[in-house]
Amino acid sequence: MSRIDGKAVAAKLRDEVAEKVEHFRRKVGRAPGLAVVLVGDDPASNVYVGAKGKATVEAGMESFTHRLPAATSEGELIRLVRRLNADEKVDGILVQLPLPDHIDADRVIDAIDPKKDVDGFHVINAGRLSVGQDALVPCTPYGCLHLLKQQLGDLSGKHAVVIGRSNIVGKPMAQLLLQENATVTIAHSRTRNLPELARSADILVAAVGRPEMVKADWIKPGATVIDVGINRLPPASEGEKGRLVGDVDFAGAESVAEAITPVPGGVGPMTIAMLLRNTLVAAYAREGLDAPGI
Ligand SMILES: Nc1nc(=O)c2c([nH]1)NC[C@@H]1CN(c3ccc(C(=O)N[C@@H](CCC(=O)O)C(=O)O)cc3)C=[N+]21
Repeated sequence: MSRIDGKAVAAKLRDEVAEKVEHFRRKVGRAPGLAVVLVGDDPASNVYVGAKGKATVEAGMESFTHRLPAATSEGELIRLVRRLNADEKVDGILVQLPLPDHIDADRVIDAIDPKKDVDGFHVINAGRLSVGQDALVPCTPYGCLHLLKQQLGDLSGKHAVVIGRSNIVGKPMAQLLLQENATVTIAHSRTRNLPELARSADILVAAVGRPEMVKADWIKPGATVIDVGINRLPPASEGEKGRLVGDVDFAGAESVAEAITPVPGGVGPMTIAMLLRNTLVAAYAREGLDAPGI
């Protein structure tokens, strides 16, 4: 029935981050810094990296972008990560995924200082999140949680079904929902009777990367639906860009759900806002300041 305006919520969060950045600058005498590393020249990745750099500067932070050739070795990449770990001006490090096949992403993530791991992908942060300690939390699921809390308030006792079990979205999403006292089911490609299971959800999070897989009749009337998928369909005609769609058939789902995030304009902008928030939090912690409270 209603669209959740991720773009507007993200804009508000970015304003709050910008205010705290000002406070940090006055107190510490420098801006928080975010380093983004991109290996190879995938056009979609290039767009995201550009968007991150722009948002970082708009929030008053310093942006360091490292574009490396596709042939960069794992060792070279890890050496760069170590340099960024040691760089006093860098509070956050993001290595854009996916990496080329000849690089083991786990080894690269292991090399990132957990205090600078603003993606929240390091095992230390994943472990801290799962046992309920202070952690840097992955941006996409954290953004989804922010939207859910602002839509629903208290999540306790609600049945949340997360479709997708990735380390980047599904698993941390489930941990966050559990922390909010939701009853959490994680579904995936081997799950039986997925439509029926999905229909039992008060909160349905789709994070599978399959265009428009979740249909209207998978949704319980009145449910809240968070669509994490960003899939580009093949272009309708030559020379055009394909349409962006989520993992949910939005047109069908919109009339059944109480509230649903659109694609674009839903979860995507929240991911970037949370990246800025995590960079701010990492900067405060590195300087021994109390948490900024956002
Ligand atoms: N280490 C790492 N961390 C990431 O967070 C990460 C990554 N690697 N690799 C790639 C994905 C993708 N990602 C997006 C962020 C924002 C939008 C976003 O803002 N999308 C807009 C539309 C963008 C468009 O029009 O193409 C929207 O949904 O409204 C999308 C995708 C972060 N990623």
